Amino acid sequence: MASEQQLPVVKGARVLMVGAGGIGCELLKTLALSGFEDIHIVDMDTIEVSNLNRQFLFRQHHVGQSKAKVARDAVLKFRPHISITPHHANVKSPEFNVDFFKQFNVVLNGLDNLDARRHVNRLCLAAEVPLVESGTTGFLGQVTVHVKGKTECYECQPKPAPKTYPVCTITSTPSKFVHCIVWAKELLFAKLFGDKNQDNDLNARSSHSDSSTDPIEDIFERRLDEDPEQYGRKIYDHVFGYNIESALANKETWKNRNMPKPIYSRDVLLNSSSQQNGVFNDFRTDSSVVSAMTSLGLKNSQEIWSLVDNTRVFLESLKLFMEKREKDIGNLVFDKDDQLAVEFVTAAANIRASSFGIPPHSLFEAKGIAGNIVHAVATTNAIIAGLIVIEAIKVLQNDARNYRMTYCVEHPLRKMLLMPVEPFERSKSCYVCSETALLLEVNIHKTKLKDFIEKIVKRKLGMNCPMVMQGSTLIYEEGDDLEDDVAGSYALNVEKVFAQLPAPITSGTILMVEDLQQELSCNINVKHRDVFDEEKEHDQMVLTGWTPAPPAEDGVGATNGGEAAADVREPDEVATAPERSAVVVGNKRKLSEISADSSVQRENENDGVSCKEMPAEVVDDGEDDLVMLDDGAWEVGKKPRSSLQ
Ligand SMILES: Nc1ncnc2c1ncn2[C@@H]1O[C@H](COP(=O)(O)OP(=O)(O)OP(=O)(O)O)[C@@H](O)[C@H]1O
Ligand SMILES: [Zn+2]
Repeated sequence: MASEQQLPVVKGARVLMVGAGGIGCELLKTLALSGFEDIHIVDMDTIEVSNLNRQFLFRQHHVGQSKAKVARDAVLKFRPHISITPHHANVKSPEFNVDFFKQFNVVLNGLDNLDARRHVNRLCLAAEVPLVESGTTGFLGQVTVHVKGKTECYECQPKPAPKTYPVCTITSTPSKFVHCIVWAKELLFAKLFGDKNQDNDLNARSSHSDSSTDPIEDIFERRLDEDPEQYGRKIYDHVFGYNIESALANKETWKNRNMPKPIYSRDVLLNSSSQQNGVFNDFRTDSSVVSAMTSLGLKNSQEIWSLVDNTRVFLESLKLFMEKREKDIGNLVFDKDDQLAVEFVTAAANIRASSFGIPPHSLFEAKGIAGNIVHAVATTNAIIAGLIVIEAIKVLQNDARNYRMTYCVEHPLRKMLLMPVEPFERSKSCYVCSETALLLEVNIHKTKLKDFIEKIVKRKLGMNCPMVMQGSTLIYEEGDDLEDDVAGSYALNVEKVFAQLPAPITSGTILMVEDLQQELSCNINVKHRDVFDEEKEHDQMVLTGWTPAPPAEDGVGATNGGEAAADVREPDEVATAPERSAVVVGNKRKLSEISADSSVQRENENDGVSCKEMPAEVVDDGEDDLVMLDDGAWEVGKKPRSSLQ
């Protein structure tokens, strides 16, 4: 319970809590027990069985119900007189606009993704409501305070980017199981089930013909009359057999490496298919979840499958996608909660691993690697929730001198597990809170408006519903209420390259991009450039004027909950990430300054062969701002003042 002196502000405060998951459940309980009486909760999710081990307000019979509502009911049982208002919705929906945010004295985030965090940060800035932000990954966690005019905003600090792997390691010379997972997920799965128009490095290695002019898509394209089983075997033999044989032809590559062995389905399944068909049928169940494991009678996800089992799972899952999930094909992105996708990726990764002499893994392990799952620690969530409430009370008391960013570390540093740091001032280069103009280098004759909107405005700048203006001309906007002719002209615009737009964008043009919901606008100065580095400037566009993220290290980066969901950063961001040193400014330390050396981590095992970097999506979502703490860093300068009495 808050102290007598704190109680009046606590009782009088209206608090918005975003996220009712691992941190959120702890937070709601702690808020209620500390004396808070007016709490709103926004959470878009329903309860899943996998939440029950740590989201203690939920029980088995709540599975499928709204987290926000069930959390409210659970807390009202022991604090019946307080007001808790649940909103089962996405915090990015238009109803949660600046006016909605303005009614709160403080906003507390218990989210698990960068997108939503950035969105809430912008609304808090626009509504001038303080934000207490948080995240956990296993034993690591942090709570940060963001108050407009007093501290940096959530986006002032670059976030760690996911680890990337050189494309040639993934496509040609894997040496670790994670390389096989990235190949299975980012290349093969994406090629078979994702957007066909996307670049995919399997293209370059997919032709049976030696002639480079042959259409390379053919092998993956399923003919109308093609039997799913036959198609599956064709893909299998191509990617595990033919492609490996082709790779072996390049003797230089294998001079200092173990040569992989080609694997063909007929050799693996020799004499076993007719017998196995019977087994498949015996185990088939009516389960609503489409699963190759169920079809094949494989029950234990912790078991390591043999090459024969992996081959069967590969073929069966591919067949099930074609027979039972046909409508999804073409739109799928790997999702760790999609059982069939996990089965396919596990089997494909294991077969590739077998070819390269890498030990296979169980589905449980493969799912963890592919889905960035870091097992959540309930105690970390509880500690972080307590720290959020401590900071929230300081914010409500306007006690700016004592605001602290607190980092929860796994091993004691100077005998401390909680490292409190004074908040930094806002960054002058932050386009979100400092109105900094940005610079976009682009080839105006090659880049289409749609690429700029998707890759720069939405992905890099995190805008949700953007509009783009050139001088006083609106060249693009989004919304359901657009007139048909207006929507039609935007649809034509997006397909045009910059220089061919009705009001051409040329070198020197200043574009204004704006998101009305986020009340965020920024100016982008366009500069034409002819040539881009294929490896480092993959998008053929370079945005500067803000600090790109440093790359993450293994196991780094906090999320709230059991996984670090994927937030793919671009290779160019990673490659241009600045090196930071462990500098201490008074007792204020920037997060990046207490990080381990964040210079670019490349895992290039290709003997100096130049390779593009590939987002691995296996380490961090870049969603939170926790970076690996380096023991030595704390030895430099003064010890941070503690705010935690
Ligand atoms: N845009 C959003 N709007 C509202 N709620 C969100 C949004 N994004 C994430 N959340 C909520 O934030 C919570 C994060 O909690 P947590 O990290 O424990 O994840 P989880 O989904 O419960 O667990 P897991 O990812 O391990 O299955 C979730 O309940 C999720 O619904
Ligand atoms: Zn900022």
